[in-house]
Amino acid sequence: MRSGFPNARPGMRVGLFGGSFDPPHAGHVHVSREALKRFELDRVWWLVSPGNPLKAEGPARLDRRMAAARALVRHPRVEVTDIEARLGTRYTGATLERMFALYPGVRFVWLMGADNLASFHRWQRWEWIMRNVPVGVMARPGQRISARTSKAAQVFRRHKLPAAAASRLAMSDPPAWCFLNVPMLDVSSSEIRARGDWVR
Ligand SMILES: Nc1ncnc2c1ncn2[C@@H]1O[C@H](COP(=O)(O)OP(=O)(O)OP(=O)(O)O)[C@@H](O)[C@H]1O
Ligand SMILES: O=C(O)c1ccc[n+]([C@@H]2O[C@H](COP(=O)([O-])O)[C@@H](O)[C@H]2O)c1
Repeated sequence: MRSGFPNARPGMRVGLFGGSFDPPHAGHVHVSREALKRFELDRVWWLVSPGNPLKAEGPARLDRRMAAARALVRHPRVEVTDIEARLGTRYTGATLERMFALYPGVRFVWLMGADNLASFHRWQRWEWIMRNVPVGVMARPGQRISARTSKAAQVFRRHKLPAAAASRLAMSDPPAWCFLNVPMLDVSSSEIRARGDWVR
């Protein structure tokens, strides 16, 4: 594998957890652990984004966010990466296309919090994403209803796996998605920034 890219063997189940991580916090660590366990993943890779294409304000510098993420998540099966900056992608559809070509045979799952499912239909090529990668959604405080009633949840309702079948998600052919009702942590990057504990 190219330098700066994590290793994965064909057949491995890898959760891709994209985010601004501006800053990373305990909620990110918590849902990563839950996803590893409940979706029976071998790895979770944090894809620290060069910048969310839907957020008007740019995040803190990538190297700062990478360093903070690495300092926070010390878990043998969670890896922090700047793959999107290396690939020159920031739209998830484009990132996934490149990842499928770079890692043939790896079983990827796209991971996100419930707030992102609620607005998923505004992402570029969101239906393509749903049709090409299994999606694992983790509950987030205040977002369960908006996620369940979201356009993406409605359009793909027939492809939803019950939570009891979460362990099958990575081996399921897309479209397939699963909503995990994990215990929730009420933490967010915006709240940490509002407190002045992380200055961009
Ligand atoms: N407390 C949490 N519970 C569940 N999912 C979360 C939580 N915090 C973040 N996530 C998910 O982690 C991913 C990355 O989120 P992000 O880095 O934007 O953090 P954030 O706290 O949502 O930031 P902001 O408050 O600036 O929007 C997203 O899929 C988001 O839904
Ligand atoms: O591809 C898109 O159109 C798109 C729109 C919004 C967000 N995303 C991705 O969603 C992930 C979560 O973003 P964020 O800022 O909520 O942490 C991150 O990987 C973004 O690149 C992707």
